[in-house]
Amino acid sequence: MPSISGSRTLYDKVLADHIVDEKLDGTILLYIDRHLVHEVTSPQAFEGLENASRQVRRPDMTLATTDHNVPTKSRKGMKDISTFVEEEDSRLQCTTLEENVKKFGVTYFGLGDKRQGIVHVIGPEQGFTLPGTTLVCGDSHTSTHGAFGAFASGIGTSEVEHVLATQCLITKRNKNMRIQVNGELAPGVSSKDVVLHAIGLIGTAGGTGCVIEFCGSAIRSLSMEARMSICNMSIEAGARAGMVAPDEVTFEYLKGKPLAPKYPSAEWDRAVSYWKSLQSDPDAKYDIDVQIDGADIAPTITWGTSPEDVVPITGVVPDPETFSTEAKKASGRRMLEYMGLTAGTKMEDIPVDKVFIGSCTNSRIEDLRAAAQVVKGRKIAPSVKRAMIVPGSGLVKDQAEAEGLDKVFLDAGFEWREAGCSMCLGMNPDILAPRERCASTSNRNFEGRQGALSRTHLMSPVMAAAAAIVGRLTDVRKLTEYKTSPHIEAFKPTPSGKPKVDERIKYDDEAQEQLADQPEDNSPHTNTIASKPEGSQGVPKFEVLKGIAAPLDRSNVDTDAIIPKQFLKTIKRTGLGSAAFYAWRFKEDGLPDPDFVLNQEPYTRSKILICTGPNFGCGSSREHAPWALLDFGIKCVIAPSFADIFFNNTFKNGMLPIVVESKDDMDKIVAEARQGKEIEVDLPNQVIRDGSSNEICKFDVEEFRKHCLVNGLDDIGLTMQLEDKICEHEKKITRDMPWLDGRAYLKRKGQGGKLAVKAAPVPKTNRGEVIQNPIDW
Ligand SMILES: CC(C)[C@H](C(=O)O)[C@@H](O)C(=O)O
Ligand code: SF4
Repeated sequence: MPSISGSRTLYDKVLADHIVDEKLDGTILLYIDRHLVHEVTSPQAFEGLENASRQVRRPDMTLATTDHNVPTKSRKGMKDISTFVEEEDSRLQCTTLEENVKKFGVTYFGLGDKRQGIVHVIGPEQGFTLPGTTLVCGDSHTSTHGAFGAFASGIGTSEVEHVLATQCLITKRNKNMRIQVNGELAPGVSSKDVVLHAIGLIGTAGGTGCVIEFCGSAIRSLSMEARMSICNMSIEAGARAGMVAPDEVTFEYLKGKPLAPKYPSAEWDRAVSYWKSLQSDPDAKYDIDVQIDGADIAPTITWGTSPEDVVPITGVVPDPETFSTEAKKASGRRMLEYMGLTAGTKMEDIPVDKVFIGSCTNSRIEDLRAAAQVVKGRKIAPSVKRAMIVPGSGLVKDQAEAEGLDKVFLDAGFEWREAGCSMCLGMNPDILAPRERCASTSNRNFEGRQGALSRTHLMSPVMAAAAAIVGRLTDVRKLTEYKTSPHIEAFKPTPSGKPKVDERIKYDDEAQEQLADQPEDNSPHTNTIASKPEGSQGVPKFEVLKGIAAPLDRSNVDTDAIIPKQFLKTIKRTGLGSAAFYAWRFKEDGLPDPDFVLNQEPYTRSKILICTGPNFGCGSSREHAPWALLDFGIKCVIAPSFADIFFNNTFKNGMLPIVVESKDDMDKIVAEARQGKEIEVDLPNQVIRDGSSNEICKFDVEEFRKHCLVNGLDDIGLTMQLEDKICEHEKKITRDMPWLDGRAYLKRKGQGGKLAVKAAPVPKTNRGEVIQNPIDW
């Protein structure tokens, strides 16, 4: 919470500058300056817009690319995406995005464009990501962009639609958490080690409900790319966002980026003076404060199936029998079995089958330079079946080739691929075979993440490079002598005396005009027309739900488990029920696993899911997770705690997530569920009852969310009622922060903010009935 004394954190300041409206219950309508879009989480959002005859409100603040599904094979001779992408479902998502960007006039970097790449690599690279902005994307690793001092957060597809239509997001204030890393990083220790170490300390739910500010001398000493790797994984710590206050390192990085304010110019100076004001005040208060001594961090690596399962590379596989609770012991045993590991094995004795250097965490030029330094003059171990380098964008690839890094990797036996998400989650053909073990620079080691039954160990680029050379998990310090952190070395100026990193992007008007290629439409797009009755559906109503409740004894249930990646390749919201918990519900031979609760009677008919462990729905922002549960028949999930994005996404689909913290209450609910009895969830009265309608416990729900659920409201329609306030905010941007108008690539110079104010739309229920007395909105 912002401190009472009036002192504010970096997050408080950025938030305050973007509030369009704030309700007494704390619900905030937040203006969004930057919206990144990719092919997986946008088709349903564009469809929603189309059905409701809505437009993209600010195409100039929206940037799209394809990244998750794209093949990383050579693009030589590629004609177009529809002949290049072989898998039908992947192709459909890619071509759907291409149709949508044309239809809605959104700037798009397609496969033939050097600027194509992973959304979280291209935003910063283009200067689309700027300090002090609010930035969203239908992707959980949007947290990456917080490295610039932006409030950057992943959202679900319903929220993508909301932002496309209104340029605003309905949200609430997060808590402030500070992770201070002081001192110097030891030689050979990367920023990836810093963030893995921090997640190991606070756990994957440690940052739930918080925005984490990373600060301290060790963070300050890092380059922008190294800071991005840290903020990237704040989602793995459960946080809503991660942030680093902008400083000279940030400004240097941004100079000359095509979409940043022109440098040098009066506008640049004005922007920098605003950006400098974004430091947290010295006496600002944090709800949670964590101190880490940089010198305590070793090259760090994961052993289990959650990013919190970390050990130093010098350590051994831990023994679950030493864990503090029965639940943790059980989950530890399960992880060792899944990972094919034995307690006590030295981490350095674990052989790897494949190596993946890439992903939005570690696919930037400095990552590749640092890895190449380890690889140079060596060969990958003969036992390694495949080692891949996947640059984060076409521009990173070009830069690496200009520096001869491709040759270093190819000579060593690595594959040199085209840009995309690739084996980070394997929505394209780059996947692991069952039980293959991978040294990976990505961010998630969940079960099945890199392919069904795949085994992932997360680590830094230099550690992954070392594993490729040795054929086992390896302490990189044995291969390369470091005097400092690998980042500092990778960021070192070239012999010519200039840093190499930014040379590829020079500011010139021509480059900026090229960005103006599309779209043609330069008129402001306001959504002031109320939806047609057959338009946007709103959410289904939720009042009282009575039904069978399935008990699930797991902690940290991630959305990859709720719906594995192969089922994300749909452009619809429906039909995912058969895929819910796919890897747990079905055995390798495709037959249902009789031990999984949803395969047992009466739970095949469950309307409620009770998860006894905390942090349900962690990981990816995929709204396919609630869609799959809903399609299965589950409308309510009860758990001790939830991950933020999943929690939000359920409400947007007319589902109710209920937090039951009390162990006593949870035990009573679970006891009913285990007997196969029905449970009653009464939202208007906020009560859970047993099958005979006796109260078990009460529960909390935010007023605004309850109101929308009980009435089945379309919250886009509600937000559109605030058109006047949104326009006011846009005028303020044009006046005070003109560099945010995005006119550089839309030939809309000077037009931002002159948006017509028309009558507010009429809020409607999902059945098209007019709401007579909507709560404020
Ligand atoms: C597809 C997308 C929703 C997802 C995410 O939100 O993280 C993906 O990027 C991932 O890494 O799992
Ligand atoms: S985490 Fe992986 S799949 Fe998700 S955006 Fe990053 S690179 Fe792509």
